[in-house]
Amino acid sequence: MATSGNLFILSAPSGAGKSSLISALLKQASSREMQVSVSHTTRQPRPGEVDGQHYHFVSVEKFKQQIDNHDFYEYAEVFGNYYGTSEVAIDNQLAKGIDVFLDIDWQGAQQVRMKKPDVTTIFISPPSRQALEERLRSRGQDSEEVIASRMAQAKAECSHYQEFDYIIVNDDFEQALADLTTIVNNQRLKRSQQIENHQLLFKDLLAND
Ligand SMILES: Nc1nc2c(ncn2[C@@H]2O[C@H](COP(=O)(O)OP(=O)(O)O)[C@@H](O)[C@H]2O)c(=O)[nH]1
Ligand SMILES: Nc1ncnc2c1ncn2[C@@H]1O[C@H](COP(=O)(O)OP(=O)(O)O)[C@@H](O)[C@H]1O
Repeated sequence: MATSGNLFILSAPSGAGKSSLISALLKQASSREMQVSVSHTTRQPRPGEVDGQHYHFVSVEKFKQQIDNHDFYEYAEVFGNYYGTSEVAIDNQLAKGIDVFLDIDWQGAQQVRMKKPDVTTIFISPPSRQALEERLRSRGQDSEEVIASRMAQAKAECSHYQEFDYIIVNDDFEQALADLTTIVNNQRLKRSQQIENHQLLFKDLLAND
């Protein structure tokens, strides 16, 4: 059996640059190596968002049915909408040896840690409050009222930073991407992840003369 893929969680206050970092990371690799998990959500799609690609957009009724069916690895309410990660989808990807990235909030991260203690968790931080606010504004996606509520929510998300294995401060984007790549490579180089790959090598090295 192939070595199972690694599971990574990236959490951050909205606007810190989590989606940009994951998408840049995935661009460097093939989908046989890394994939981002597509969550289910009850929020409305934004212009340009594609069902099944950015999210699986479902009704509240359907989401509640999925909770009852135990379909979710984790789920949480964020900004008044439900978000959840499909258990079957994740397990299938990991079983194929694919590294899977979950872009989820701190509540989801807590639930996954309980189920899968070997998950690698990464907190993406903005370089300052002011930078975060500017990024939210520059994205041109939210009204001033929504930005104010996201800033309040950001404080709640940031208050959990100590629960994460790694912290990346996304100031210079290329540096943050390099840091993320280092964490992913570090995980892949662990002995437990390499046993299958190097069986023959160590058989050879340990052979009797
Ligand atoms: N717990 C949990 N959180 C999720 C999931 N999918 C997305 N989120 C989080 O929900 C929050 C809102 O996401 P979104 O509606 O895409 O808005 P964004 O803040 O602009 O990225 C972000 O903090 C995401 O990390 C999920 O499946 N589970
Ligand atoms: N290091 C950075 N410096 C400046 N702007 C950035 C940086 N990283 C991301 N951004 C910009 O900040 C905005 C929010 O990024 P996004 O990836 O959508 O955040 P999130 O997924 O965390 O909500 C986007 O307009 C993005 O281009």
